[in-house]
Amino acid sequence: MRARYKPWAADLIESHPEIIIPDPENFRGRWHEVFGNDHPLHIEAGTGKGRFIIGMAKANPEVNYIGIELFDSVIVTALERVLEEPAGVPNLRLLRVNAKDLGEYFQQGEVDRLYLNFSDPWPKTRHAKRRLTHESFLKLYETVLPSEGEIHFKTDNRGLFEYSLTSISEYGMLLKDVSLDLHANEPEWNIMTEYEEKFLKKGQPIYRLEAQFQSN
Ligand SMILES: C[S@@+](CC[C@H](N)C(=O)[O-])C[C@H]1O[C@@H](n2cnc3c(N)ncnc32)[C@H](O)[C@@H]1O
Repeated sequence: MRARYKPWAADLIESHPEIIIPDPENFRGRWHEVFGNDHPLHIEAGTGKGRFIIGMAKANPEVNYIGIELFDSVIVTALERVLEEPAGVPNLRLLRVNAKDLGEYFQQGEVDRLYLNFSDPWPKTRHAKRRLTHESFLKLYETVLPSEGEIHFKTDNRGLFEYSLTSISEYGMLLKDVSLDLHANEPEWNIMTEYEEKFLKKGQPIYRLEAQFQSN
């Protein structure tokens, strides 16, 4: 997701260090102190404008959430949405960082679940390593999740979904739940993302899977 350049975004982000944590490496292994409780921690890599992670945090106050996004111009919208919430969203924080550096911000087992929603498909074979379900990313996620931690993934992109099914199975993960049309029978717990709503309106099926790492 690219957004129009917003020259004011950096200043707004900087003025809310209580929401967009400016120095996340300092909290590696200590995120429970940031939230002030020992609730499970779920993160979303590529959180975009935050609709999903804010919705999840409001629906599940007993879980802590962190949304991770690469671009100021995108994450600033998530920040604005949090600021619009009358009671705030106390169980949510945002990080303006690259998901490829997750290991710098979380220690083994500190993240209880990882969400990937409508990740960039990188359709060219020579860009396969950039896909967030490439083997190298699965290896990275394994370093921050517990031994049987889970990844929950949604996409509209059939090519990326097929690639991810293969990549995840070849990595030795257990595929627990696979849907080729999530909205044919939408579960009541589903929280839509911006992209999900957009592609759903166009009549495209939404693919979803849950995958679990296996302890040896
Ligand atoms: C296609 S958008 C989907 C946004 C949102 N998850 C949704 O479903 O509406 C993908 C988002 O992932 C972000 N992104 C891509 N690679 C990333 C990375 N390595 N680390 C953090 N964010 C990333 C992009 O900037 C973009 O906002």
